[in-house]
Amino acid sequence: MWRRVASLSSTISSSSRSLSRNQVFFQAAFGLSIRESYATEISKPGEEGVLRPKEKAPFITFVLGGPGSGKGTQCEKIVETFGLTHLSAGDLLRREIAMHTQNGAMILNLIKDGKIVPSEVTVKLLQKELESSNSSKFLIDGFPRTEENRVAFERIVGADPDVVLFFDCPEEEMVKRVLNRNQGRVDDNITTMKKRLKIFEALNRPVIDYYKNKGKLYTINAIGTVDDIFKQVLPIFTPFEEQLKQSRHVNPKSPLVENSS
Ligand SMILES: Nc1ncnc2c1ncn2[C@@H]1O[C@H](COP(=O)(O)OP(=O)(O)O)[C@@H](O)[C@H]1O
Ligand SMILES: Nc1ccn([C@@H]2O[C@H](COP(=O)(O)OP(=O)(O)O)[C@@H](O)[C@H]2O)c(=O)n1
Ligand SMILES: [Mg+2]
Repeated sequence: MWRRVASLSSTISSSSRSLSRNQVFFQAAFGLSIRESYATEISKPGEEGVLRPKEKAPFITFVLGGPGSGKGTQCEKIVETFGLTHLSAGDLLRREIAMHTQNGAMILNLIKDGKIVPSEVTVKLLQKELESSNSSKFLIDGFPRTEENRVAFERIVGADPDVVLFFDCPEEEMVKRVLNRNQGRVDDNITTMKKRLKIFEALNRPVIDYYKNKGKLYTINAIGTVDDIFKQVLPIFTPFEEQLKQSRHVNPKSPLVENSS
């Protein structure tokens, strides 16, 4: 059976005048602030136009930690085990550089210098991926790196994370890992790394504290083998297993989405 995603403009118009069109779309399909979205059954005669609750909000995990703390490595394992869709803020920014987009040169200069790209740019890239994805469960890696990142995501995307992972790793271990990373990254050198560590301490700590106070932070000791560390990650997702299994694939931009029933 197939469903057609209906326009929600009439149901959310009064409360969403200040929202962007994209935000309304995202909220409509994933129900981020209304926590439910709606679809029109077109297959039942006589019920055309009837709006019914459909999708739950997407499941979002933010992945925090200093440079080289093992975020990307652990994300790969989480994806394998729980099927979340991995969105790396750093990878999205590097893609802009590789594609020589309008912001590419500016992003390259900031990354080379270990600085943070303006939140609006990063959040828009994430928003595009979230909106066009067929998934409804996401691992957002390397984001938010600052309070400004966090607030911009809330404002533009309108969603809160369900889980925030923090890979806690001593500086000397992070330096060692980054200098051995061998991925040809412009920021994997000792000069940039020192700047990145300073920026991490100054700007990421407040974000960590924010989620700690909200009871959403899971701190992981990031020293040990990849498998040892994953052993700490696994039980964090266990309580959400049913929710993650039920998360259906839906694309808010697609006119037709498959019904799970
Ligand atoms: N537990 C670990 N022990 C040793 N090296 C690791 C571990 N986890 C990851 N690495 C290596 O450290 C480097 C940085 O890991 P990565 O996952 O890219 O970190 P991040 O995304 O936090 O910068 C990579 O070369 C990776 O293979
Ligand atoms: N939210 C983000 C994420 C990354 N970045 C930039 O991208 C660089 C690389 O980020 P990354 O997440 O790939 O780095 P790692 O922590 O994986 O080493 C950062 O040092 C910043 O310059 C950013 O500005 N804002
Ligand atoms: Mg990474």
